[in-house]
Amino acid sequence: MKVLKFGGTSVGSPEGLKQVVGILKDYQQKGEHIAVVNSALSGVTNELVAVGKMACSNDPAYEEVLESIKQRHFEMVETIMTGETRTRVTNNIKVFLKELSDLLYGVYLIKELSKRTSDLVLSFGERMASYLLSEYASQEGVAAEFADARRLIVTDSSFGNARVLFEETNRNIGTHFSKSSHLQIVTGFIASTEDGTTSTLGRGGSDYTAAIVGAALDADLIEIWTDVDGVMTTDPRRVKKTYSLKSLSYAEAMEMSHFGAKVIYPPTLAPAMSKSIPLSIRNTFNPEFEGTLISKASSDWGYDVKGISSIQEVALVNFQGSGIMGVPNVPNRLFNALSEAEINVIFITQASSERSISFAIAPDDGPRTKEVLEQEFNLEMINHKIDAVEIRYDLAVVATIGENMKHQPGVAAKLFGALGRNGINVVAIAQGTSELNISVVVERKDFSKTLNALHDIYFLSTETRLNLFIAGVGLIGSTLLNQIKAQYDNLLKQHLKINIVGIANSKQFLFDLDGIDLDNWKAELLERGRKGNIDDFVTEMVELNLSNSVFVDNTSSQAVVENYQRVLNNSISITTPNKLASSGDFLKLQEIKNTAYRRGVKFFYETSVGAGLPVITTLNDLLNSGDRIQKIEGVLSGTLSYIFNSFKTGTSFSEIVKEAQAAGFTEPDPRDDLNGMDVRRKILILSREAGYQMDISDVQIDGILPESCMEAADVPAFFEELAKHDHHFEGLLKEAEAEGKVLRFIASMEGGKALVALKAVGPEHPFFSLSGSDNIISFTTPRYLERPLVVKGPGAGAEVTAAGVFAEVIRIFNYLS
Ligand SMILES: NC(=O)C1=CN([C@@H]2O[C@H](COP(=O)(O)OP(=O)(O)OC[C@H]3O[C@@H](n4cnc5c(N)ncnc54)[C@H](O)[C@@H]3O)[C@@H](O)[C@H]2O)C=CC1
Ligand SMILES: N[C@@H](CC=O)C(=O)O
Ligand code: NA
Repeated sequence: MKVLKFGGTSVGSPEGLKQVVGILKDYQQKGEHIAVVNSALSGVTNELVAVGKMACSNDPAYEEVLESIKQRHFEMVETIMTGETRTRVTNNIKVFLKELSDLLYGVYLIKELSKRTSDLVLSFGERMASYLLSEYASQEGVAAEFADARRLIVTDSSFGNARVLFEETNRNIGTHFSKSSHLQIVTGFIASTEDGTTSTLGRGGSDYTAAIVGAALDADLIEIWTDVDGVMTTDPRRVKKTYSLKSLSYAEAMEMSHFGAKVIYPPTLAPAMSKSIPLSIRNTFNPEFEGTLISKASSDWGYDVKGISSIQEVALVNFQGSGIMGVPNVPNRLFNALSEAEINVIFITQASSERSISFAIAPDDGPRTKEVLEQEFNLEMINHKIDAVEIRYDLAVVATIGENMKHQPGVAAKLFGALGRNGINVVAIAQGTSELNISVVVERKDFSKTLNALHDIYFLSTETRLNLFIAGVGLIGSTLLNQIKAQYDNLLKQHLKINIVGIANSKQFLFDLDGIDLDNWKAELLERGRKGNIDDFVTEMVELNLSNSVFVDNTSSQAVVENYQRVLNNSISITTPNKLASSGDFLKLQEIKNTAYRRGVKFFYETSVGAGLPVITTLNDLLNSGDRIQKIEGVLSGTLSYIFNSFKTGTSFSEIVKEAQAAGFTEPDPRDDLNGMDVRRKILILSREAGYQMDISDVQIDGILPESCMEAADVPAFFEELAKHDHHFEGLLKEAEAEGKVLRFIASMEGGKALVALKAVGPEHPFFSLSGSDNIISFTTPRYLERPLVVKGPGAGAEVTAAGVFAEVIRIFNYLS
């Protein structure tokens, strides 16, 4: 036989009840022997709690709440029942409600509500619901009887949370079921004491009733029908994509439910376990779905971890002092005192130095815990053997659960790695030798972030979110967004979901936690974007505190660079084509790198030299493998390369500069290219990577741009001025051509001395044959001495630059996961 339990949402609406009866019919057709346990209509128990309190405090408004409870039940009868059944059921519900109303009036008059009376008030919820269900099922052709559990389940008299007396209970259930031929609809949650007074089994106790009935009848399955698809990998309100667990062992289910997974009431498991009866968690509104099976064995589902459970609000008590060390009865006294005060301890840790014991409790128990301990250890505290009790609030516990974690090295490493990379501070840790559960205490502000970071790290092959924040959506930024859009589905197939959470330009910014619409971001930024600068953008990004976050700087702005420290300090990685940080103040750059290192995040800027070409990574590969940079030489400007590759007799120099700008090769201000500043920065970046502590003033330059061009007020004025100097550049070109040479703007660095100059080179020179916006960089090292290592290819332009940034985003993701 099977025992089916239906929760409040299943029986709380006409649709729910229809589903329930459908499930019952299904079993009837299969000829299965079943019994049903059910809860009160959803929300009714809470209303009964409220109405009792109001009546007790002599608030006449209790009658309004009572009226709403009445209406709820009458409406249900009206909607689902017909003809003579409707009249009979209405009359019987009226009898229940009259009794409830009299009881509450009594409470109102005497202004007293004991736990015992409260249990009686609450019992009406289950009683009316079970009666309704039995009548409705019968009307629909499933002959059923209402069974009041107060005649079956016997408890002690701890009202509110009574303890079951199993011997009598099992006997009663056995006798009752042996005599009844119809389907029994048993009230969940309620019971009675030996003298027949109504008691309850604790909130959520209907699950427990089902397990008690199931165990008493030796059922072969207990089904808990609720409104979700079984037990999920973690809290779906906190993590976007969670998964229903196919199976859990009793021990795993116990851990999951203890740490907040609301799907099952923890005491339920004991009776089921005692008889090895499996429990199945099913969805009334999705009956085809198989749900979660809880049984003796833990199945292997391909992951070490089954689920991540949590308690959002805890306080941590630190109990310490020299008087704890080696004194055996201190822990004993400590926990006895807590137990006597009925303070529940959620978890305990003690370092092997034995100087302190930390334990987590519900925050509401904080003040009483302090009192109890100060009383118990009064003497030791006066003698300074034990310090004052410290309690930290605003904390949460996140527990990683699974039997397969046992004997599995690396599970804890993954956990702490993920927390570290996401900048989540661990306040306390506990793991029992059962290795079933690793619990960490974190600050409440990091609660969601922790759940997300851990869910990602353990269930990686399902889907990981990478949260991107993009400053600068000009040429490179918008190209990057287009590339992400085009590659989005492919990455999803590889379980990576790129979520563009924030974008900013110099005037406004836009945030969307669900990801900015990549088809429409320009209009959205314009319409929904808020006014604000980069500091505001970063502040909001940091406050969001999302896991797996990456900041992309696609600007050429120093104001953005000024935020790098703050970004990295908040454990958010950076990738950027902006050269200002890597070629700026040496000490500041060092600090930025140190912060990234300390926080365990990345600061990448490969695209600042040679755009998408692997220049910086190549250089680092050489150094990391023990090589040494003797000389760097290169054409490092895409703009200047393009210009001198296209500049032939008969063409105009200034027109070609305009072409380079139109092609997207130039800096936001093309003078940064023409005056050699861009190249100086790049050779400086490479020199620093090679190990030289140099500044921009250490890079000598032979400029090619006349002074007056530099002085022009803006870019259009600059182009006008430049046109006046076309003849100067023609002269240079002619000179070179006469010798069979070409012009190349070459940067070089040898032994810490860097130089940038325009040179005429002949066909024998490796830089002679370049085309388009090609960059070429050659590294001379002891291993690449006769023939230097050369990197060559397009070194500027929107597509190749954005692609380089994109690649670094993915590299950071690989690192994070
Ligand atoms: N064009 C190319 O081939 C390459 C460019 N780069 C670098 O890429 C970066 C971007 O270049 P482009 O896209 O061409 O520039 P752009 O001028 O088209 O776009 C710059 C963007 O940054 C925004 N911005 C400027 N200051 C800001 C601030 N303080 N806060 C927030 N947003 C701000 C602007 O509103 C704009 O959206 C530059 O640092 C450039 O040196 C690097 C390698 C190659
Ligand atoms: N303006 C730069 C772009 C790459 O950094 C160039 O021309 O190389
Ligand atoms: Na590069």
